[in-house]
Amino acid sequence: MSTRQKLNRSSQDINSSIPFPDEILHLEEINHKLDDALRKADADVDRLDEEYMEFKRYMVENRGEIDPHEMFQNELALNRIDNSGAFAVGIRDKIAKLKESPYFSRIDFREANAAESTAYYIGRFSFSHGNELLIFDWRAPIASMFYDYEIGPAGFDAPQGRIEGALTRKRQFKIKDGKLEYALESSVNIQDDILQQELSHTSDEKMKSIIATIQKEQNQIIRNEKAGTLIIQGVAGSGKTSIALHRIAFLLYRFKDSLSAKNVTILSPNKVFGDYISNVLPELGEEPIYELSFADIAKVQLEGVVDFEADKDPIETNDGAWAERVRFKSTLDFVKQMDSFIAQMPGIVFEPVDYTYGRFTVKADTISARFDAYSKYPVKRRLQMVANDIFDRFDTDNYMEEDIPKSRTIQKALSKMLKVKDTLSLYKEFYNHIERPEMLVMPAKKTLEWVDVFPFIYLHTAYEGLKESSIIRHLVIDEMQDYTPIQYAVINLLFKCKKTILGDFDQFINPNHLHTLDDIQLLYDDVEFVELSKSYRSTYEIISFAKQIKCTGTIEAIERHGETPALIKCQNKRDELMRIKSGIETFSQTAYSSLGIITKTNHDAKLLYFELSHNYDVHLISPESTHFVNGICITSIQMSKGLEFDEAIVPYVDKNTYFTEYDRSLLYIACTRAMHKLTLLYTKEISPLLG
Ligand SMILES: Nc1ncnc2c1ncn2[C@@H]1O[C@H](COP(=O)(O)OP(=O)(O)OP(=O)(O)O)[C@@H](O)[C@H]1O
Repeated sequence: MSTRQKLNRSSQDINSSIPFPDEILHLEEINHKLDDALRKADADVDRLDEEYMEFKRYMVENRGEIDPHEMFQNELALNRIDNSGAFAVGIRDKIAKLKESPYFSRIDFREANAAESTAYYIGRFSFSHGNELLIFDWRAPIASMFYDYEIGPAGFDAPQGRIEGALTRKRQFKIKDGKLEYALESSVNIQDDILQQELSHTSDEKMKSIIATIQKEQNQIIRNEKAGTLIIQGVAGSGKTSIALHRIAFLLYRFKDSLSAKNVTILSPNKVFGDYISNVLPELGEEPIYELSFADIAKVQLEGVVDFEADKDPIETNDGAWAERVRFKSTLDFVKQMDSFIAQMPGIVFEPVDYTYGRFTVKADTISARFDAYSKYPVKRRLQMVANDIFDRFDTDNYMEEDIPKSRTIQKALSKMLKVKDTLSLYKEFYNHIERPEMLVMPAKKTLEWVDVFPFIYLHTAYEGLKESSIIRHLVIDEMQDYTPIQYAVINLLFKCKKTILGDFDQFINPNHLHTLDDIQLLYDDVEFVELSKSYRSTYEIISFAKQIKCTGTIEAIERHGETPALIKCQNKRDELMRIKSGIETFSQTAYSSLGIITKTNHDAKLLYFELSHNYDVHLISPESTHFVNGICITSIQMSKGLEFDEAIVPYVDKNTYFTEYDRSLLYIACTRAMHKLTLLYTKEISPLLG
């Protein structure tokens, strides 16, 4: 049976199971009301559009005659119409989306002591018609019961307090293009069937929302409003990225008066990943959020201060001394060494002497005392504050109205008492201080290696101060295992806001990073930690295979079955290439949408791409890529992180390519990118990690 037939069959099994005439009628009624609402929304948009154009025309035609005050009023009015227009378009778009699929579930809830149950339909957005609330947003308090409870006692946290009662019915629906494809009663425990159906789909071009099948443990993370810092350690495919995005959608809904999309940022590993996840929030009716990389942050903070090199690829860089420097700076201990230096640094760098201007003098002791009083500020800022204090004192004493120095002049004099003139000199001093001068190597004048960028910024913060951003109120950090404690230390200074930090310490890609999950947790006082062990992406067979490569202890596969992964021995490299080609040809005849050919290095991916691109429509995903494209992708393990493919081919799994413990992580990442089918190829001897 072909893949397409299999996929169709599983949907037919569900289709034929339960016909619900009452639900068909209900949907018809909702469709009518949605049509009506859409007509009204269209009319509103047209009316506001016309009003805007009319007003604009009036202003252009009468520009010379309108006095400036009236002009200003008119511009304000025009802005108001424009905003109302944008709002009306937003409403219309939501109704149009609801028309495709108005809701995905119904729960009947009987409040304690009430005689009867009330039915609530839950969908992507809420929808009212007349005075009736017909569909509840999946993020509404009452909707949480759909995710949290089966039939029986249930409750939810309403704004006015906890409401207890019982769920008396739970139905799930699949509505496509306004038509009911299936409806299922939860009492027969179909939750899993629907999840299976969702998971057996072929991949979409971009990550999609999962509101109809969010699992209980995922819902608890999504609806966690209290955590200051929420750290999610989850096995490959456990839905971490999905959940983080749904959590943002939930928080935007829950705190709509104080939080908007522009207050949320995601630190993502690369542009391809950013593009891959960019649809989820718009699909949920929210604006996309801003994405940042660590390099973007460094660019802003170090502009005009120092230059820096891009990071080197640890797999393709054969430089032991460099690797040692990276290892040295990747630990929590390194942050502690910097903290200890920073604590002593003001005393080391600032040596006050008496300051005299005409008959006005301030003693070194007084300067020192004032300098100490501002200990929570960066050194340079402290000098400015001390200079202001000295100025105030001179000014108060200046009863004869003599010439006194300006605050800036005093500050300049204080700056001369600094033994270190800039952060770069101070950074060099740090390595002398800890007696490891060999740990700092500068590739060019005033240019840092990537590994020095965040330690440098950390010191710069204490010496000169950061360019802070107060606009961000929630920060999401994905692939947390890839960042070192010093990077977190800088992020914590820069973004003093709530955080959702997620990743998987079994998916380490940097062999020179020595930090652990515990180290990251120790950097936060307000941390709440959650672990996810169920993997939703891959079939049972693929997860069982991945588990043999890396026994992550907790990983638990979902009961969705597929082909056993194939491990194919090739005669030689030519034969291996032929097998890849025949894999591509077989893939082209299936219903799958994406095939990932995943190599160990970016270099190998590029070579393979050149080899295949003459004859096949293939895409290369390299560190320079900016977009994710469905189809046949050739990429490295590093770039495949966070992505998924219907089918994955992992070539070159021989003993000379994958042999270290670290390679184990890489193979684990590569194999867990596959949703439905996995093939591994090797020539000569197989990797000992697979044998
Ligand atoms: N409750 C769910 N219902 C339907 N699909 C789900 C659910 N949870 C996760 N998935 C699907 O599982 C896949 C993996 O999700 P996601 O990429 O968020 O996992 P991850 O933990 O970030 O993975 P990794 O660390 O391996 O990159 C996605 O296709 C996602 O849609």
